[in-house]
Formats: sequence, structure tokens, C-alpha cells
Amino acid sequence: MIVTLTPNPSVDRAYDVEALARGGINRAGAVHVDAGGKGINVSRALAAHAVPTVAVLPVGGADGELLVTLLAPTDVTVRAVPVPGDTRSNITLQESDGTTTKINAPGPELDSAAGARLLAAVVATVGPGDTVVGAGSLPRGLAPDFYVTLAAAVRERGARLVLDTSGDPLAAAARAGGVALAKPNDDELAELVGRELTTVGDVVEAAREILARGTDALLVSLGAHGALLVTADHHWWAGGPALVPASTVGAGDTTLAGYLAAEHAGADPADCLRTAVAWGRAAVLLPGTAVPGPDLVDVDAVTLVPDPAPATLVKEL
Ligand SMILES: Nc1ncnc2c1ncn2[C@@H]1O[C@H](COP(=O)(O)OP(=O)(O)O)[C@@H](O)[C@H]1O
Ligand SMILES: O=P(O)(O)OC[C@H]1O[C@](O)(COP(=O)(O)O)[C@@H](O)[C@@H]1O
Repeated sequence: MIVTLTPNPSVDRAYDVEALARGGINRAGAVHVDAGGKGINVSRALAAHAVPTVAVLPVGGADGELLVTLLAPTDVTVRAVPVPGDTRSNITLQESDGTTTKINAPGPELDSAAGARLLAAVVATVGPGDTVVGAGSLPRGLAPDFYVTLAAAVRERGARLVLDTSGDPLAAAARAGGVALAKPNDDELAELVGRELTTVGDVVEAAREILARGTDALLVSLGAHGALLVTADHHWWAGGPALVPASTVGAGDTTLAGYLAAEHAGADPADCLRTAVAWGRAAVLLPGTAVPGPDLVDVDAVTLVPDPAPATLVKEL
């Protein structure tokens, strides 16, 4: 079973505009309202592929209710933990040339009791051999080492933690180790190691620095340039021909879901990476935070390269 925890979920609202006029009146051609937040998107993408999944999330206020309503028609099993305050709404402004501008709200402040209720909901759901995905930013009020606490609780249940977060929570978890797989994008990894990552060699070296502190593998997504999977002994790149995105929101989460679904089906790491990239590419062709089903995923369009040359520029992949 794959259980996701999204401590700071959102109702995602995306507005499609021809070209954004900053400081002017923009009229949207279409508006998309989706359940959002990184773990929730992982669960939605898994459920769209009939992979069993449970999503644990805090809910509060009218948008909290809307979030649960939006998840109702999906096959995601929802464990909603009521919290004071209002679930946030994140805004995307989507231009027709593929440019995406995101405004992510801070979300409600949670106290330590709410954090403990979220952890308890996860612990009550997982068992030995399960995978827990801790994903997204942490709401104000939760300590930056919240995911470190989650990793320990998950390990105690005989399960493993997969992490998709950024900034201080990612730094705390990377320092503590004990994570099975982390999925930063290249900017998040660059921030974590404190230097620019221009070449494949730069990314692999940065990833290995994190692995040395006790993370088993890093799936580093590279936006339009595909993704690199780095383990202690191997690295692989996968990517495909250029696409014009309808919306990149949720592409990283869908990528991680693809990796986990392939793992769940018993694939080896290289095939998991190829599937991950195929799912991510399918996601960018959909508007808002829509997640693709099997009919939209084209694994054959994705090229896999074991041990790509270290001097290759990421932007040339
Ligand atoms: N502009 C794009 N063109 C083609 N594929 C893309 C594009 N943006 C994202 N993707 C696909 O989605 C995956 C995740 O995107 P990325 O932007 O790296 O993640 P995140 O949303 O976590 O920042 C990439 O590895 C790639 O497969
Ligand atoms: O928790 P954060 O970092 O604010 O991100 C939340 C936002 O990211 C998303 O999960 C999308 O993430 P990705 O584009 O990285 O896949 C949205 O659904 C959500 O609004």
C-alpha cells in the first residue's frame, strides 16, 4: 500500500490566459479547480492507474470541504484530519505558450497537536512493507524536522519513507537520513547543496552528497530535460522529445507516482525511471492539476540512458 501525507494541501485554481499582462486586467479563457498538494497528487495519479493508495491530509473551512468533495469521485481512500483554520487555495496563471506562474498560499497555521494527529493517522494506516510519501511544504506551526519525525514513526511500523519537499524540511530530512527515495527538482537540489548544478556530473555529485548522509536514492526531475535517478553505484537519465505544456502543475508529483507504481509492479530502477518520466510528460499535456490515466502515458517516447556523460549540460539533455 502507498500512503501519502500532505501536511499543507490545497484547492488548486488554474486560470488559462493568452499572455499574462502584469499590472493589467487578464480575462481567463478557462478556469480549472482540482484537489492539490503534492501527496494528494501522487495518490490521485496512482489511483488513476488502479494502484491502491490512501491520502492523509488536514482539512479546515470551506476549501477543506471542497477538497474532500473533489477527491470523492477518485479511487483515493481519504483520511481527512480536521484542523482549525482554512485549507489554502493555490493559484496558477497558465499562458498559452506554456509559461506557468504559480502563487502558493501559506495555508493555515497548525499547532503541535494537529501535527501529532496527522502523524497518528499515518501510523494507524501503514503496516510492514508499506510506502509512505511525505510531500509538499510544511504549514506554519510544524517544526522543520516534521518529516524526520515521520520517517522514524514510519520505520517503527516496518514501512519506508519517500520524500518530496523543499527548503528547510528537505534539508532537515537529508541531514537526518533514513529516507528511501527523495524527489527534488534540480533547483531544490541546488538549494540543498548550496551551489549551481549545470552539468549531469554536478547533479550526480550533489545527489551522492545527499546519499552519503543516509538517503537510498534520489530521483532528480529536470523539468523539460527529463530526470536523473541516482543511487550509490549507478545513475540513469530518461527524457523525451520537446513538448508544449498545457500545465506543468502536478508534473513532479505525477513523476513520483509513476516511479512508485512501477516499483509496486516489480520493475527495476531504470524501468521505474522511464515510467516516471513518461507519467510526468503525460501530466504536462493536461490542464490545471489534472492527472493522466494509462491511456495518456507513452513509455515508448522516453529514452533511457545509463551513465550519461558527466560533462553533458542539463539544458542540453
Ligand atoms: N516543459 C516540459 N516539457 C516536457 N516535460 C516536462 C516539462 N516540464 C516537466 N516535464 C516532465 O515532468 C517532470 C517533472 O517536472 P519538474 O518541473 O522537474 O518537477 P516539479 O514539478 O517537481 O518541479 C519532468 O521530469 C518531465 O518529465
Ligand atoms: O506544498 P507546496 O510546495 O506549496 O506545493 C503545493 C503545490 O504543488 C503542487 O502539489 C504541484 O506540485 P508539482 O508541480 O511540483 O508536481 C500543487 O498541486 C500544489 O498547489
